[in-house]
Amino acid sequence: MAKFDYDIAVIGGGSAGLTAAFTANAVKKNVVIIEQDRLGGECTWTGCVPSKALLKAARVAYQSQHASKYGIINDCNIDMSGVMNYVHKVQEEIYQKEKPEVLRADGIGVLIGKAEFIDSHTLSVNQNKIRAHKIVIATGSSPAIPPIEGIEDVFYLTNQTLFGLEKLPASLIIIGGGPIGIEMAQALNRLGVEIKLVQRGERILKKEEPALSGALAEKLRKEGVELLTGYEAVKIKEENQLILTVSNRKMEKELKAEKVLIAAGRKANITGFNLDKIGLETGSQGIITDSKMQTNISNIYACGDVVGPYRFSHISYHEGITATINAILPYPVKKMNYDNVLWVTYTDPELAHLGLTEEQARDRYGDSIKVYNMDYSELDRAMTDGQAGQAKFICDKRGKLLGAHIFGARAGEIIHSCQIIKTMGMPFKKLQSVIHSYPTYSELVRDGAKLAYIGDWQDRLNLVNKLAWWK
Ligand SMILES: Cc1cc2nc3c(=O)[nH]c(=O)nc-3n(C[C@H](O)[C@H](O)[C@H](O)COP(=O)(O)OP(=O)(O)OC[C@H]3O[C@@H](n4cnc5c(N)ncnc54)[C@H](O)[C@@H]3O)c2cc1C
Ligand SMILES: NC(=O)c1ccc[n+]([C@@H]2O[C@H](COP(=O)([O-])OP(=O)(O)OC[C@H]3O[C@@H](n4cnc5c(N)ncnc54)[C@H](O)[C@@H]3O)[C@@H](O)[C@H]2O)c1
Repeated sequence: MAKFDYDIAVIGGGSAGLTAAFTANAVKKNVVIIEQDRLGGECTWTGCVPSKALLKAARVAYQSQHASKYGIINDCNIDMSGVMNYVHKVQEEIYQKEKPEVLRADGIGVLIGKAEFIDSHTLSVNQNKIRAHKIVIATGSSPAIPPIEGIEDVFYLTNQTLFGLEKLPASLIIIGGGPIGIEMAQALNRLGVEIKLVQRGERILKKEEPALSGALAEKLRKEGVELLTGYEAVKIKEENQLILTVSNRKMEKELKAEKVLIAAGRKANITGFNLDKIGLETGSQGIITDSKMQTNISNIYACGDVVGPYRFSHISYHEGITATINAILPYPVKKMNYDNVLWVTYTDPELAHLGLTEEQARDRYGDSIKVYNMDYSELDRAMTDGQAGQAKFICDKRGKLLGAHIFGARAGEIIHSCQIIKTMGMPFKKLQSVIHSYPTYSELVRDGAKLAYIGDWQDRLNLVNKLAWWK
């Protein structure tokens, strides 16, 4: 009998686990993926996919309601069950590519059941023991529930229950001004729900450039979202409707709504499957790994939300590849590099974030950094479409991009030319010589690069002038 049933066992069938299983299978390893619920994980069922589909429906409603700006007159009626049908149809379409039958046909073993460690090579699944040479943990994260007095006694929504609603409430309080809270505030408000959003910090989306998250806050307020920044949710009770007490330390307020959505951060899924029994190290973010995604137990790797701190599907994907390649090699060598992490908040318009903010860049590099600001009003395409927006590009003293931040139409797409130039380590100004089609939003990045190019020439001329004076 072979010593192991599988070369690799992957625990968790979300973005990270699926990538790990596909990667191992592509290099002909005998791999099994174990999922306690449905393959696809959070992204397909309770995260990216339903939230983006809901945002799309909300955008159609908003454009329809504001079509008179373009001379189009119509009646806009929102059929909420139709909207939810659309969301669920998209989820099913995406699931077609990740169903157990599809993976099995490809040669990947699939077990539906909860995996628990017996020892560092052995798992129990549905009372059966399976042994694997290497194990990749990709068990994801769950919504963190803040310590709000009375929260155990009321029904509240999280991302795990929101997309299962057939009917939307008339009013909703959202706790948390991070990406989940903000995306859902805009989507649901546009679909007719009265939204109050409570954010503990002084501003929403606290990781973003303040001017850009400020512009998004202004847009949301204009659309009718009530944003209460600087307030913490502290107490909740139910009296026909939900009554939430929020406090800014000086005063308290009561907010009332039909439902409450908690979007107050995440906690890694590290309990209930015997990590402590095998001595696997965990910390406040989740499972502790080195840069090769290897844990303190050498045959066990981890990836995705269970590791943190960047909890995104695209990061799960790259970590999943890194963990699996290292698990396959005799010695792990491939490192995960977080220098070029980027993300997009998919509001309308989008807010895209790459690398350092101006404040972070100044803290790290002092006043040698160069900052180039652009406005969508300089783009003919933004004019034809009636779109506003702004961008900031931050370079080091040699002209290499340290950060790019764009708030405006298609920001999530056009940020990728910044990402390519940054990842390739090329000076930002190089982009100004790349031919861009007219009229496109991408011209914004080219024109930002032109500012860097001109700035560079000015520096050289200043130097020449200085030298000439000295002579
Ligand atoms: C509302 C929302 C919107 C989001 N939007 C975006 C977005 O637009 N873009 C983006 O990049 N990211 C987005 N994210 C984040 C993204 O969804 C996650 O980063 C990503 O899904 C994490 O993938 P994962 O594989 O690590 O974990 P998960 O997808 O959570 O997968 C873990 C899987 O492991 C299973 N599991 C857990 N324990 C066990 C066990 N013991 N045995 C067997 N199975 C187990 C779970 O059932 C689950 O299916 C969003 C998140 C939310 C909540
Ligand atoms: N577009 C995207 O890529 C996207 C979209 C949604 C989610 N995500 C991922 O999911 C993760 C989780 O998102 P999130 O929005 O839940 O978390 P988050 O941690 O980014 O934001 C939660 C916010 O809630 C606030 N908060 C916590 N307790 C509070 C209280 N009692 N009262 C008031 N405010 C309180 C926190 O200060 C914080 O700003 C994100 O970090 C991201 O990785 C990504």
